[in-house]
Amino acid sequence: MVKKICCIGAGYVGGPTMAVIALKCPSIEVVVADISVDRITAWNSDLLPIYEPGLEDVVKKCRGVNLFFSTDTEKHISEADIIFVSVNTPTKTCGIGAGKAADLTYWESAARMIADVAKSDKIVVEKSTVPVKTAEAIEKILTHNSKGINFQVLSNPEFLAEGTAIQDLFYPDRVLIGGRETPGGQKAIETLKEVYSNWVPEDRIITANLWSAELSKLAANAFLAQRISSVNAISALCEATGADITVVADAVGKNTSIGPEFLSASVGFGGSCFQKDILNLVYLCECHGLSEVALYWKHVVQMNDYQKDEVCRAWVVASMFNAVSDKKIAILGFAFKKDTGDTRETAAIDVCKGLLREKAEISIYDPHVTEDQIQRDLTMNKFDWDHPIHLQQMSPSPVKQVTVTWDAYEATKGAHGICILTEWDEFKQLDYKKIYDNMKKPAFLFDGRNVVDPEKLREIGFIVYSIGRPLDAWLKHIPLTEDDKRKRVKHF
Ligand SMILES: NC(=O)c1ccc[n+]([C@@H]2O[C@H](COP(=O)([O-])OP(=O)(O)OC[C@H]3O[C@@H](n4cnc5c(N)ncnc54)[C@H](O)[C@@H]3O)[C@@H](O)[C@H]2O)c1
Ligand SMILES: O=c1ccn([C@@H]2O[C@H](COP(=O)(O)OP(=O)(O)O[C@H]3O[C@H](CO)[C@@H](O)[C@H](O)[C@H]3O)[C@@H](O)[C@H]2O)c(=O)[nH]1
Repeated sequence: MVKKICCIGAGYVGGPTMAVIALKCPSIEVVVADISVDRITAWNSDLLPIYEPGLEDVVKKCRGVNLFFSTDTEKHISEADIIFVSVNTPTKTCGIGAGKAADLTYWESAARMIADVAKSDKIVVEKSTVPVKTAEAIEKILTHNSKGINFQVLSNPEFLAEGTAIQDLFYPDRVLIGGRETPGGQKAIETLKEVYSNWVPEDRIITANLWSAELSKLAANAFLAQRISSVNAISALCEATGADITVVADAVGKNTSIGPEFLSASVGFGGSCFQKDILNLVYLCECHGLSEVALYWKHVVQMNDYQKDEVCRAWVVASMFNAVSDKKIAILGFAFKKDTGDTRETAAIDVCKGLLREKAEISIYDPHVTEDQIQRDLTMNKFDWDHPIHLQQMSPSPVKQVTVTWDAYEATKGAHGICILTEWDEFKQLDYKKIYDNMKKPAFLFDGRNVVDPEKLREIGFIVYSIGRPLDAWLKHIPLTEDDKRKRVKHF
């Protein structure tokens, strides 16, 4: 009988996942522990550290009853029967595998702490996304320090998506549990299965060996990201030919073997997972001598870089006479997708950095992202965002050309152009006539998410670029600069 669960890592996964386990398993005490004092203080306050629809309700129901947030990781590890590890697994920034391999520093330190403080048998669950065979390394750390304690390592990757995390956790497509094919491993699988059985139908709980479970997570993300790069690749061809990506994607997705999900062309996928996990997969393939396979997956990321860096910036800059220096460009949406305040690896960072290189003045509005976060994102080095917050640079000197407002009308006032970079529902409802009247002319609108009706905006007077849709007459004849041509070639 599981009495107590401890989760190391109170982030986007650890927090919501444990809150839902606490809600669905009232007889289990659930403690989420973290090294970041600020994060734990926020989890214990009225202003939770992450914005996620439905999360506050769940936390309020359980917090202080059977759900607790604590910085005393050691105490709760020693008392728990099951320990989930949901810490950062960023892309390495230096040394062997830099820019591709997963940095397992935080995972290893969590495993060492478990080995140090455990006084009874434990089930240790990989919740973080990790390279295949990580469980073997973790087992070695645990058993070499174990003092005769029996540790069982399970892989239980998380498939939730931000913005829909609570629904995804309530009604998962599947729960995957991998373990050793030994009596001890199978018993551990059964124990964790019992926890999920409190609310997940039996046929949705899949059991596997450790390596299949670890690889399934990387593979699932690679497949999802590949669909987005595929639809974005087709969107470029739509623009070149006069086809409409929304019609093409709808027609393609009607094939039941393909399905309609993940076929929205965009300014590029962002988020903390896709790029990191594909690079991780690429590195694994390279380590196993599978260079063609590595190259195949690498192109998914390259296509995404092309979409972020080239399409939007090339369209924005080129259509505005190739000169945006000192022009005000309004950015609507900075989060990597709607219904989250998360900006990790958001396409908006690349687009803004591209515009800043061109010396544009940028005015940003996002309903859930703070000025401090935006300023840090625009000054951070690649991959630094994925380390625990207390290890990140806290007060960089702000980028002077950037202003952040809490109002879309303020952000767009006096602007030459607008870029919609996140598909927030409220952007569909804005009074675009009022916005147009307050902008410099000609007024440009670049819709990187296909959220507005281009024809209605053209009637108002905007010059509109919508990803993958028939081009505005203004945009049809923009010649590519030699520099842009070279950059396009560089990508492929
Ligand atoms: N964000 C998602 O949607 C998502 C979904 C599925 C899987 N994942 C994976 O889950 C893992 C965690 O992702 P996240 O988005 O929750 O990250 P996160 O940065 O939001 O949270 C990780 C937390 O771990 C804490 N931490 C790091 N080392 C620690 C230690 N030694 N002891 C205690 N706390 C420690 C950090 O302070 C941080 O609060 C990653 O491997 C990620 O790839 C993320
Ligand atoms: O058709 C689409 C769908 C998504 N996106 C973009 O792709 C990114 C990722 O979106 P999404 O997958 O919805 O959010 P994540 O929270 O990153 O979730 C992904 O990454 C998680 C972390 O591993 C996995 O658990 C989830 O299953 C997987 O969907 C975002 O920038 C989206 O805007 C598109 O551009 N077009």
